[in-house]
Amino acid sequence: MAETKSPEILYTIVDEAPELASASFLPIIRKFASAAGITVGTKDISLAGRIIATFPENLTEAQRQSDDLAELGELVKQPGANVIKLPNISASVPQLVAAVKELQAQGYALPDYPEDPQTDAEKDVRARYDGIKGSAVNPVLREGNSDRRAAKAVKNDAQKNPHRMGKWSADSKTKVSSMDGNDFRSNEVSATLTAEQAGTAKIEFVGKDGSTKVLKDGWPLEAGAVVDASFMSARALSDFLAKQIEETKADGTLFSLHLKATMMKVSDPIIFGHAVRAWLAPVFEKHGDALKAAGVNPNSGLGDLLERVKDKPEILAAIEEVREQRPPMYMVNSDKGITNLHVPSDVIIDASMPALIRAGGKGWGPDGNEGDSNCVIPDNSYAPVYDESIKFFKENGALDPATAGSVQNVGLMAQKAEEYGSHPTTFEAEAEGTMRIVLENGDVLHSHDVEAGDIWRACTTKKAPIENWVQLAMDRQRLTGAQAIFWLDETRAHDAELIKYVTPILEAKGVADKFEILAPREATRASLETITAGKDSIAITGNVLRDYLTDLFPILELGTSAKMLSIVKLMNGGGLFETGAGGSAPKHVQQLVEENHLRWDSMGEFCALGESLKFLADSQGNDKAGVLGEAAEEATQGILDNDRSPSRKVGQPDNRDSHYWFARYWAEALAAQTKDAELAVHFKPLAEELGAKEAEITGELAAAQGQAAEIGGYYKPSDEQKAEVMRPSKTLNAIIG
Ligand SMILES: NC(=O)C1=CN([C@@H]2O[C@H](COP(=O)(O)OP(=O)(O)OC[C@H]3O[C@@H](n4cnc5c(N)ncnc54)[C@H](OP(=O)(O)O)[C@@H]3O)[C@@H](O)[C@H]2O)C=CC1
Ligand SMILES: O=C(O)CCC(=O)C(=O)O
Ligand SMILES: [Mg+2]
Repeated sequence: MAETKSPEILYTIVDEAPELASASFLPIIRKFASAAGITVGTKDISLAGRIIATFPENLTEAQRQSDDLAELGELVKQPGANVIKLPNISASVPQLVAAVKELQAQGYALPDYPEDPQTDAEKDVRARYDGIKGSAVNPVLREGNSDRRAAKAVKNDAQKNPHRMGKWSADSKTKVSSMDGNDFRSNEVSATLTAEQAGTAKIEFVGKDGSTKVLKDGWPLEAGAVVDASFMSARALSDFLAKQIEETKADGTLFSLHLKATMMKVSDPIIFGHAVRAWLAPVFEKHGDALKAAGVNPNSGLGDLLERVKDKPEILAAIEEVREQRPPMYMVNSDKGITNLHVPSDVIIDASMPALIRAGGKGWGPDGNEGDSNCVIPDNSYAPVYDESIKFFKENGALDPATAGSVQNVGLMAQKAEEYGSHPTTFEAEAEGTMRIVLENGDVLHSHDVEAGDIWRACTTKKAPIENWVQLAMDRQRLTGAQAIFWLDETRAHDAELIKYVTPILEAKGVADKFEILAPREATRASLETITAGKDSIAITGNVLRDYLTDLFPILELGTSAKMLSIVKLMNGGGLFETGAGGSAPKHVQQLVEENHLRWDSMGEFCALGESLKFLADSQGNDKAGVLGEAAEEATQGILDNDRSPSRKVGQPDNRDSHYWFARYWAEALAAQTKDAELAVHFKPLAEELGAKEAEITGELAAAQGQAAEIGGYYKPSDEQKAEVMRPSKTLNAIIG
């Protein structure tokens, strides 16, 4: 048998809008890559794929799937890794349950998600599903730190064609509200482990009666790791939320809650649940038992709750009564009555706050009108970024994308750094007592006295990733000469430990004068002042701010984070090229299904593809890949220069048209280049044919729009139907094959 070589590039199979886009774009990539002998393989990290891979024993041989995420997780530790990673769903419980239902209906005999596991078997199923829940993919693949910025061409284009910005007025009532203490920020303790302290630690809960329960055992902690612990008081949180509901009413604004229930999959759904309880407090007081009997878990949201009590008129009437007393809520979809509190994963802070700020501080109210909002962000660790942005724009008016400079990001992310790696070590306290970290040498590293319901968490940041991050920051500063700010707060326990790493490295390299260290609030203001003046800034941040800022600044500067270049230099030498900095845009799927228009912008994929090919050229000495990569960059430029990005409205060119244009510009650039004559000859006829048949192709693409599209599933669409919908031009298909 002929030996099959392993693919040089791996492209991920994901969910929702980006996956629909792949059905059109991947065949094009493969066609072009094959001309240079490059194979592009796929790995399935979709939610459905991960569910299927988790329960092989329930499935037929034909239904089974390999655990591609685990394989990729190993691969990114190899020097040769070259992965193009598209955004995937980080599922909340309602999404996970919906995906399981859909797969069951497709004939997959999967177990139900056990809401309240009792038997050992149920507990096992629940644990396996919980492994799939939330942000279960990105932390596994991110074996390197993050470098996110707008490519020069993209930034120039945004300045030339500035997007619409909402107006900010000085008397806007929009504000950010956070707890005044007893939150993660104020309760945080942190220490850097010495060699004597390294080893296998455990996390224990010690009850008032002195009994000890081990919550986590065999927790490996390395020397040099920064280890944090903190908790949010449930009582303080409830009081705060109740107060905020009243304050919103008094202000006459919309109540909104912004969390990251996907990435922070243990802590934030609990915080979300507290908000649902606070909102419906009188209903929980009066009908608590009935709600419990109906299987209501407030952490799953109002949507799930309403579904469970839909046949209970007394409870529905009580909910209606409360609604009348409450301030209006910020809506996810006012036409359909979907509120901020319906589903924990509908409002995700990194995307939701920037969208609100871009709109001039406005959110959608239940009446379908825009209104000012009280943005409730309970924890104080990062809320000041949004608070200060809002204050800045109230004082200075909206940012002008035509003249604004750019904030790039160098993010400390590798090896599950900081809070984003905390899910396995986050616990809701069962009772009053003490939570503590006990080291292998017997030392108690951290301990907190907690009350029942308090949300306690620990997390680590390893030494090698920290040093690598500081090095990346120095490289980026040297390459750009831009203002460079470490967004670290010396008064915060964790940040103070990081500063102990950062300062000596900068001093040893003699570059300390090129960097500032500022707390997030001050760094926000300094960066906004810099870009307002048309200059650039490098934000050197931890993992959470990496996430928040790479939506915030691009959304203000470019209108979207979809156009970001998002490179992860893997610590063992490989490259992970993430596409954009945003997510999987569920609303876009809805539009495609209703009217066969896909407004997803593949600019992130275009940029990642160019980088991946150039990386292949550099790392493997593959010159043809280099030629393909440079031509892909020219094609990307062509899309921008000729305004070929998808439009938002049905009847106008969409994602599929942009792929046609990308293919055409790519082929033209390859035909025109002189570095590789063979490739030039190969692509010349293709370029000519794509040009000659423009009218036919764009006509066929346009004709497909305007009616409902059937893709045979939401979480697991049928490959055939997806291909049929996403590749409606017979002429283009005949050329691409
Ligand atoms: N790297 C990853 O794997 C990431 C995954 N996610 C996941 O994505 C899902 C949705 O997250 P959410 O917070 O709603 O954020 P999204 O970024 O998916 O969506 C917010 C809005 O941003 C716009 N948008 C985002 N990407 C594009 C694009 N390529 N082209 C055009 N517009 C775009 C859309 O605006 P409009 O509707 O106005 O067109 C969209 O509705 C969640 O499951 C989340 O966990 C989120 C972030 C990163
Ligand atoms: O993994 C996730 O849940 C989201 C990741 C994200 O938002 C980001 O990396 O920007
Ligand atoms: Mg993000």
